Amino acid sequence: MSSQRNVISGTAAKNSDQLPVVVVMVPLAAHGHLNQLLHLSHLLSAFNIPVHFVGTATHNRQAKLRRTHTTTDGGAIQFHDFDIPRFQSPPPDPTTTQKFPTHLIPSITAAAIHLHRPLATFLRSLSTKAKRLVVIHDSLMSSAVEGVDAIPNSESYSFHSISAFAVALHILERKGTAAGGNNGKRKTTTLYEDYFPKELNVPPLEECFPAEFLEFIGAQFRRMPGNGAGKIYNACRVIEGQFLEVIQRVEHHLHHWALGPFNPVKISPPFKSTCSCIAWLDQQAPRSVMYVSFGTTTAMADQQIKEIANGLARSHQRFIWVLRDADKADIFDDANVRKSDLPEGYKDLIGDRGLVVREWAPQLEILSHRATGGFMTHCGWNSCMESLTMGVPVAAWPMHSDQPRNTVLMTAVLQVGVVVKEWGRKREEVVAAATVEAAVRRLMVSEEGMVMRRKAEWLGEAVRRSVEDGGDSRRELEAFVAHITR
Ligand SMILES: O=c1ccn([C@@H]2O[C@H](COP(=O)(O)OP(=O)(O)O[C@H]3O[C@H](CO)[C@@H](O)[C@H](O)[C@H]3O)[C@@H](O)[C@H]2O)c(=O)[nH]1
Repeated sequence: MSSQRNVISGTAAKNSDQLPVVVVMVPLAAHGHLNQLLHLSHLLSAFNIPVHFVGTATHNRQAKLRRTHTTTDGGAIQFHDFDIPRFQSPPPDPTTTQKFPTHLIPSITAAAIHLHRPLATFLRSLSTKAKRLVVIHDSLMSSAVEGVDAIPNSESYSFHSISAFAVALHILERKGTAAGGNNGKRKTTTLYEDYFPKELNVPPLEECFPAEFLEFIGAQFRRMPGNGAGKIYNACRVIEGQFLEVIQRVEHHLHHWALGPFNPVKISPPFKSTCSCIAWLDQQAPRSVMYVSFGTTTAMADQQIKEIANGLARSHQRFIWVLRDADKADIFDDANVRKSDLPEGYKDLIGDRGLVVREWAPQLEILSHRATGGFMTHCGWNSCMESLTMGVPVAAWPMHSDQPRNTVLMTAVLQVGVVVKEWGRKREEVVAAATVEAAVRRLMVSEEGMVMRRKAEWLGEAVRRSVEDGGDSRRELEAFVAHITR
């Protein structure tokens, strides 16, 4: 099937059939969500589908600034900045023991609520110029798209920004709770026990999210538009086929689209980075460098940063360490941005063996570099998908949200990683340098680490093949495009 299907070709429209099918993306206002829907926008715009990306001016600017893709969109992605009341943008608090980025909750909820009005006006107007209005909204942005089902030529899809593994768990837990009717207590179902046996030690959701955010998630799920035509995942069947099957079995009335990986599998100009870390990587031996980064929502206490510094030094392995605080709600507001100190004399101690990067790092390019042999990560879903795509095994150190469960997927299920820190009773304690050192050495220089690296490389090849013509992900993307442009 040709990958280029021009759905807007033709001359002046005579009836609605001659109008284009248009897509509107409604992302949640935080980097790990914005970038996934921007990646998907690129994938769809490559089929000549006009894509409208909506958000606050700040978050649209952020998404564009940090965008990475293989191709420019040739103008097919249009950004629409909507005004909402000023939201708070406090710095993250690195000293809290509960690592969830509560400082982002005001901006996330403000965007979900206040985008509703301007978005509703925009959608109504756009619908008159479209054969079909396809709205793809983050599952946590249902408030913003409330009422879309009243637009006759619209159809909406919820996008779930986490692993199919984590989604399947939620669905079965909700089902168990409903069946149990036991004051909200989890009652497992047979399917749950088949796919998530006790030995996996799946952490309870209440330990991963603060109650306030669980309430927000619940409210957004209850508000899902009634014209929901399906769900979209940044998931790939070669990795998570069995969990996608569980989802399909339980929610069989909906179509579930596994269109991942959304991230590009190869980085080419104009998105190649000019970061000096790439030139440094070029000088290193294959698979010899440990990449250390904890995404955009982690803020660590000074003592923890010191322990990581010492652990990396003592491991005697080469490394790139991205040392940044969690994003503020407005990343362009640089008031009160912390610059963490490293131990005295650290630069001399490390010499040319390691790099500490303080700015935005070209993560995808680093992971795809032949010199990168391991990734110490918090297991945010983007980071997991990117390391799986690039065939890099992980040292998993979950902080909050879906990350503890993604850790189970990466280490116990897929066996492409070691755990730096178990998600257990002691998760609030500082991780000692010796623990960091042991995890780095286990992944980078042990026989066990070598086996995981081979497995990760093998999975990486399978994922990259799946997005080529005829591959599973490619075919599913083409089927999705054929479906929305029918
Ligand atoms: O210097 C940096 C730092 C980050 N990244 C990119 O930023 C993204 C980070 O995303 P992710 O790994 O998912 O972490 P978070 O930013 O923490 O993502 C939030 O959103 C994800 C999607 O819902 C969840 O899985 C996480 O738990 C949640 O914390 C990735 O694409 C990275 O490549 C860079 O490119 N350079």
